[in-house]
Amino acid sequence: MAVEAEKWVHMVTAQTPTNIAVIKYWGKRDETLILPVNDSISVTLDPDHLCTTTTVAVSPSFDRDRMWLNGKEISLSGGRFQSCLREVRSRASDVEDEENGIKIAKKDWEKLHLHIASYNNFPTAAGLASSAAGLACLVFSLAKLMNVKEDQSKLSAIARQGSGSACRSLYGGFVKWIMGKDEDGRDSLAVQLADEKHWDDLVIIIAVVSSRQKETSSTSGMRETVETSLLLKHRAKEIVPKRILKMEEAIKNRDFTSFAQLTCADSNQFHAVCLDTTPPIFYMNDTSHRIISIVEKWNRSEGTPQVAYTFDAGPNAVMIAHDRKAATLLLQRLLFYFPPNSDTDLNNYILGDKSILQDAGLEGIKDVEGLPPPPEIKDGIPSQKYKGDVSYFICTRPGRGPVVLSNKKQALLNPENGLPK
Ligand SMILES: Nc1ncnc2c1ncn2[C@@H]1O[C@H](COP(=O)(O)OP(=O)(O)OP(=O)(O)O)[C@@H](O)[C@H]1O
Ligand SMILES: C[C@@](O)(CCOP(=O)(O)OP(=O)(O)O)CC(=O)O
Repeated sequence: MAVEAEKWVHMVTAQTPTNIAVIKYWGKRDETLILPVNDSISVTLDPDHLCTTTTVAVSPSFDRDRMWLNGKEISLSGGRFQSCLREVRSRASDVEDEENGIKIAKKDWEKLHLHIASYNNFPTAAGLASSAAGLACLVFSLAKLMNVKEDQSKLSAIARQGSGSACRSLYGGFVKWIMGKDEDGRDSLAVQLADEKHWDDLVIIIAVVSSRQKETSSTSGMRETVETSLLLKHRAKEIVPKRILKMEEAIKNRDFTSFAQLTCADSNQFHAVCLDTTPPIFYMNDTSHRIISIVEKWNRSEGTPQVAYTFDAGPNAVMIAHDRKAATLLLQRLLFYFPPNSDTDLNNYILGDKSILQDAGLEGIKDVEGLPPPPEIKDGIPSQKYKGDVSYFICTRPGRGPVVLSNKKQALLNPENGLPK
């Protein structure tokens, strides 16, 4: 079929989750291929609450590759986008859409141009792993559009070239990014350790401390760490390999005590490595430090950890609670210390799975104002509150991997002309 003569638009829409590392990736041994200095492990977050949706379209009427992110056209000329497009294109197969009478031969993919529209349902570039969900969704949706036959792990090695942490968003549940040994990076890919149903008691609460764009991107921050930190060398060689084994065991056995200890220790070491960089990098702020103290104090008073915390390259706290009961008690504590501004509706302050509010007996601001101080606060020490220091909370859980959205209404591009709706 002479595709040039036709005016059809063929498209695929997919949805991909973000992930939060519990053993962190920080540092590359190869900047272009994005090969890390250590393995990492993450939990995939429920896409119902945090996800990227991407529509990719192909048509003989498109004269160049174009992309729109959150409604604004962005350039696709960057090396990372180009690597992902090139790698997926080189694996394309014949496509036949019988319903619409469209046939695309393998060789046609080199000449055909693409339109891509993507939307994140959470803040972009604010330390909530938008690049992870975004690049994973780009690779996954393109692979579906181009009928790429390779498995999810091979796709993860392509997504890795878009952003390292993106390779872990190709799977749901608990995921390991194996650093690999090969110089060409073919063995640096993600594997699923367990799916999201394996440990479905876990509840995740994210405190969005600031949704402003951060000062030091992960990419440049980790480059500076690799160049200047001796602590990173020790971490990558001596600490992480042992922690990875222990974390795999903790996940396999649903051993929350071990999971929480490893998660908190690894987050703290990642931020220590940032401090060990010249000049030092500060991603956490006073609110982040306060959240760590609140969780540490509560965990200590209970004797066993109830909640794990972890922070990426920004001040937002990701807290993983043992179960719903622990999540309810955590939310009560968080709202006691960080109540919303008086004019904020509680419904806009707690996003995602709001049912935890009911469990915590919190229907409105009045209930928040009436929360008693947590019992672990020592008598006689007045407890300070930090109204307005948290922008909002997101309640979520471990979630599934990427999916194709077959409902055409969810497409972000117009099926007639391939332009954003
Ligand atoms: N949906 C998307 N599709 C394609 N690219 C995206 C998408 N969302 C974000 N990106 C890319 O990722 C960049 C933001 O990445 P950055 O690492 O700065 O922030 P982040 O991923 O939100 O935070 P972090 O990785 O530190 O958790 C954007 O500027 C854009 O290039
Ligand atoms: C702190 C982290 O979130 C770092 C993520 O770094 P990126 O994957 O955003 O960096 P690039 O590979 O340069 O795109 C830890 C983690 O997700 O493992």
